[in-house]
Amino acid sequence: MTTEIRSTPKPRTKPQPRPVQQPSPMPFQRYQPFQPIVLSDRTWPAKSVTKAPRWLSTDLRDGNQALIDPMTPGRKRKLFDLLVQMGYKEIEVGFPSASQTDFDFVRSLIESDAIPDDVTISVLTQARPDLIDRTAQSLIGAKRGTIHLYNAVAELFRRVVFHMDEQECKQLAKNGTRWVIDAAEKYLRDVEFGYEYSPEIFTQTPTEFAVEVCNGVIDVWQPDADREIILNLPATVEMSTPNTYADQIEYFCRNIDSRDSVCVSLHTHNDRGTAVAATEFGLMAGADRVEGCLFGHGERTGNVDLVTLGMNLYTQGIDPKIDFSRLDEVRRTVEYCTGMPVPARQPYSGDLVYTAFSGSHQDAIKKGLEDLETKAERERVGIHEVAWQAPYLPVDPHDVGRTYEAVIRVNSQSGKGGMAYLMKADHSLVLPRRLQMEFSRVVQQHSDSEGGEVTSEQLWQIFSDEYLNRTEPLKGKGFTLETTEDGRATIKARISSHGVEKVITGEGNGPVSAFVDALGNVGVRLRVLDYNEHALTAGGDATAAAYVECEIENGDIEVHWGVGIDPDITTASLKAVMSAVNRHRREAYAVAM
Ligand SMILES: CC(=O)SCCNC(=O)CCNC(=O)[C@H](O)C(C)(C)COP(=O)(O)OP(=O)(O)OC[C@H]1O[C@@H](n2cnc3c(N)ncnc32)[C@H](O)[C@@H]1OP(=O)(O)O
Ligand SMILES: CC(C)C(=O)C(=O)O
Repeated sequence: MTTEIRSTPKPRTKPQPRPVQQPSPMPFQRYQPFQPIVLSDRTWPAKSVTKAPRWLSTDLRDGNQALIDPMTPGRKRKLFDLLVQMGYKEIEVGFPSASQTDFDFVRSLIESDAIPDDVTISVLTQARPDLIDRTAQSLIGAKRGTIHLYNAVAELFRRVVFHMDEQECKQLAKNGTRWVIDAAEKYLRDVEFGYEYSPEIFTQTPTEFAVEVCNGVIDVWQPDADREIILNLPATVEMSTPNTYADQIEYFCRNIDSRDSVCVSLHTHNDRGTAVAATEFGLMAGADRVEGCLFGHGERTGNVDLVTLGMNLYTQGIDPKIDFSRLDEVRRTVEYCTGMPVPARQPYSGDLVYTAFSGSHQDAIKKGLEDLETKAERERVGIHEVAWQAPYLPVDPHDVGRTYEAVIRVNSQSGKGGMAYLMKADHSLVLPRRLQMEFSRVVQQHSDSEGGEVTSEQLWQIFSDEYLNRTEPLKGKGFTLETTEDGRATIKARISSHGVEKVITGEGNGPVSAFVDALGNVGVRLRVLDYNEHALTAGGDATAAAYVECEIENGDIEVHWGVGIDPDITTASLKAVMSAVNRHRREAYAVAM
């Protein structure tokens, strides 16, 4: 129970001035703030995402074009198969007009029947007739295929890269669309054909103009209920806070023609580190589809991470429609294919994201897992079937194919909870609370002096050295026990005390108290304060663990825990008593010889 502290007089401590940050030496004045779009009647902030969007993986295109070593055809194929297995139904497989290798890869997918009937592949091209022609040829024979055309519409790009005014730029988008239709009619009459257009650098373009260009493209493509157009709105370079992107998307959705035949698609990059937030806000603002890469591969800081987005839905109880249940396997495949490691703190998939080192986190996680166990028992279901709620763990590691092994790891920041968790999970020892506190100090001393992590094996070694392996000054050599009907026990034990063998005898109301009495024969005076025992393994040959907390008297009184492990529970408890005595400073008591 917490005692209520009544209001106290103002503390008489010395006031602390508020810290003042000093100007940085960097030339920040060279940069201009982004201009937010004016949309005062925005509705997206009050919305939430309630279902999975359509997903497109661009791992094999945007992801691949940003790799130090672009993937070999073999690696691309491995990644393609993985994406299919995970459930992606739209996969951008390359830029076939870029190189023979890219072209051949698309051909190989089609010719080897690698594309399931419900999967649409798409290919990217610039708005140039020769490139579009080649791109269309790459799709011949596919069941379903999409050509994705882009041109930059932002002022900076028009001025610096293309030397075009707004109308020329819009005309290029319309012409490009026409060239795509012509090429598709020429080569792809048997293909269930789709079209995607991206006004590149959408986020740096006045949104009204982006809408105007896209409406021009719509005029050419003439979408209807059976012939949608995908309008993909790239944050090619992320330049603003995510709410601005959402405003742009809401404005676009409200003002684009033929909205019912338009699939509004998001394509975010992570330059400011907020691609996930921007995408989620964009979905709230009305978008239908998301493009990204597994683990956020892609140009510069990467495309939005499809794993994070999908798992963010999952942890809200929404089916992402993608299978993340073997996330480590997915990660290994992607690492192999891209040659790039996934960082240890990558959301949901990094090595350390389900691991707590710090004491208070470990304590809460341990209690949370115990609470889930209790809930599961009460509901008579498995622990992985109960509604998930655990402190510090937004998702059950088991659901993404992890075990609880790595959930708690011990170092100098850890407390008793974490170490008790490992002792139970890995070594089946359920340490009583005060023993946890005592052992935690022992572990702390070790990690303070050695530094670094204490692995589960090291933890066991420290525990064994401290509690189980001490044979000085006392070592048991066997005992006989007689008990009467009323529970009185008489013990005759052979022990080695300071290397000298002795037979000691004692009586008590149980084996432990009889043994404690017998230890008086060699001058050890102790009182048992607490006793716990449990089986370590199930079945007839079960091994038992016993824990005793002893008050040991030798001038001063000291309290020590002792632990004994033995197939026989009585032997385990006597070993536990000797463990406590042996842990007591051996010179601290006189041993009667
Ligand atoms: C944001 C993105 O991720 S877009 C995708 C980017 N991906 C890639 O570029 C990978 C594949 N690309 C390539 O291999 C090459 O760029 C190719 C083969 C497509 C074209 O190569 P090249 O013909 O040598 O042209 P290069 O790449 O240097 O292109 C620049 C030219 O294309 C023009 N261009 C660039 N983008 C587009 C576009 N979307 N539509 C039309 N023209 C374009 C430029 O204005 C420039 O024209 P200029 O030579 O008259 O100044
Ligand atoms: C081609 C487009 C969609 C692109 O990759 C980007 O703008 O980032």
